Amino acid sequence: MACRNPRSPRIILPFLYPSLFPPNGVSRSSLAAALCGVRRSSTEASTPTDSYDRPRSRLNPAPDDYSMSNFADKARLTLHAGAGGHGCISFMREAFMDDGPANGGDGGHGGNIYIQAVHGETSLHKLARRKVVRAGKGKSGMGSSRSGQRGEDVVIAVPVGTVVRELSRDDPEAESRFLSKRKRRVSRDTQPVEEGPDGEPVEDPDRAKWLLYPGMSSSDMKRLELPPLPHRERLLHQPKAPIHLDLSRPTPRPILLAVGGLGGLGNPHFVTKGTPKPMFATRGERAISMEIELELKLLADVGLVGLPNAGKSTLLRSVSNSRTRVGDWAFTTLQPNIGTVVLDNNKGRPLLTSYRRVSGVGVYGGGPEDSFDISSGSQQQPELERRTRFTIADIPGLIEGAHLDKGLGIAFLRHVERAGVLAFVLDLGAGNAVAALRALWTEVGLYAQMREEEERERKRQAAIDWSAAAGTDAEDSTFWPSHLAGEDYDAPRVDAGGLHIAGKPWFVVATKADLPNTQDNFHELRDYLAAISRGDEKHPSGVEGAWTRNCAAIPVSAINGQGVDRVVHWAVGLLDG
Ligand SMILES: Nc1nc2c(ncn2[C@@H]2O[C@H](COP(=O)(O)OP(=O)(O)OP(=O)(O)O)[C@@H](O)[C@H]2O)c(=O)[nH]1
Ligand SMILES: [Mg+2]
Repeated sequence: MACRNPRSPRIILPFLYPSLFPPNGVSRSSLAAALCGVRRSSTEASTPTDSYDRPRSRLNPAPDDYSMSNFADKARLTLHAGAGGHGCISFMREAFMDDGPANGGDGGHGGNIYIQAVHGETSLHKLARRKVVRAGKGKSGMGSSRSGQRGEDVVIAVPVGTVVRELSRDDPEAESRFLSKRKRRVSRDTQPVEEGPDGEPVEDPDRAKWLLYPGMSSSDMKRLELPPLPHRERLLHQPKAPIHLDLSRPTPRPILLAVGGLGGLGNPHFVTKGTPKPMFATRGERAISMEIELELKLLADVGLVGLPNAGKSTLLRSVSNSRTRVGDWAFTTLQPNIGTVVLDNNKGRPLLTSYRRVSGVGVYGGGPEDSFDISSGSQQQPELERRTRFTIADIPGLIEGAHLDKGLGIAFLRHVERAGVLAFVLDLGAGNAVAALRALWTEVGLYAQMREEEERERKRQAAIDWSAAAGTDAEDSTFWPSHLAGEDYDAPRVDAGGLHIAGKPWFVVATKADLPNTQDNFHELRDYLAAISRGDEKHPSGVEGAWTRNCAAIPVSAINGQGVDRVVHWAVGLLDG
């Protein structure tokens, strides 16, 4: 179709190729010249500069020189495990044998849904878009004793650091098990009730689980005496509700979330002396559906916290190979970034020697934590492990009132919540640094209290035992290794009053120290921190018992890469404890 608006290509092109359309009145005829200019300028010796006439470099990049990826740290998923296939009602038919024995195959089992935390996944955006995850249904059994195919399992791959919470669950089989148990109990105690209050016959919950031969007349169907349903255990135990997992380490094996339904039994299973030709088989089990919430809390050793435009991303660039976006305006960073500081690339002398404490056995053994002591011949857990790198998380800036959802709010603090050390980045050229530090700690303290409040509520909800009423008592509550059970591993201590964050070691990076007249600001900040360490001043969050052992301020000029080595040394010192 012809283009209706002949001008449209001129409107669209600048968005696609901005470099071909220099701003303000550059004519088309000068396009070739502009192109040549672009090419020439790349070879010219003059270095580009920013609006302050500072040369562009890796630490002072143009705002469009960054890597941007899709990112989501929350996702809600509806999971449907696979239903089991039905058993088959079939009889052998051969030449000279028109009425052979039963030979219906069993239905295939439904597929299970698993979750696995893997390295390489960094975001939940794909799952957030997917919304529904379905495992394969089991195929029904067929004649000639052919069983139905098993439904396909699904493994949901999530980044390490994901917390999984179950919001709701629908388990039709558990419900009907509960109903038939109650019916049996009632009919044992009293006369069986054949009719309901409105005269309708009471539906036997077990009856619905049978599949009858379609060629039977309705009167035969009514008269048919069905045997008791065979008791069958699911192949895997369905984890007890509500599921709460903290996948803060890679899981070598997928973890079961929803188990698929059992396949139905074919009619040969019901052959007895009295019923040599059973005209019935069992249906496949209906599958579990559940709604889960995934929340990604990035795992980093050090978390950067600062006001917008303080220089956090420039600092991250200066100490790591990160290509996070830098720009001279607030909220340049809109999503968390992780940078890795390499201390030892095993190519020479390490930047510094550091050891990290190893906290016991690897998740399933075989992890880097495990070692074998040759001298003694026994397996031992080493106390310390050589640290060759550590990670730093850069999050969007916080502003005063962030807890009231001002700016980008405080939700991004969840990505530094688990960091071992917090680094507060303060811009020495942007007003009183002590006031900025107090404002930041206030927001962090409020966030910590909010999280603890949430946790208290979650614990209260979890204490209500819905499963007893639903008859799921057979389900296994000790399904996961204890470290994966979210309550024990991740959750802040509910009575801590903000201490789960304020109790972390922290220090201040006083950046933009290259700007003129920043010394006084820095000295005031240093004196304030010294007073906190001495105990003359309270911790800026106001939390009792917060970490105040050795509060330091390190002056740096991240844009020039000056003083950043001290930041690395100090951070490692705090990480080593
Ligand atoms: N003079 C000077 N400028 C710096 C320094 N560090 C960063 N800047 C500049 O400060 C501005 C903001 O830097 P960013 O690193 O984007 O700041 P940010 O804290 O990540 O900002 P948000 O992502 O918006 O929160 C940029 O123009 C940087 O070039 C420094 O040490 N000295
Ligand atoms: Mg930034």
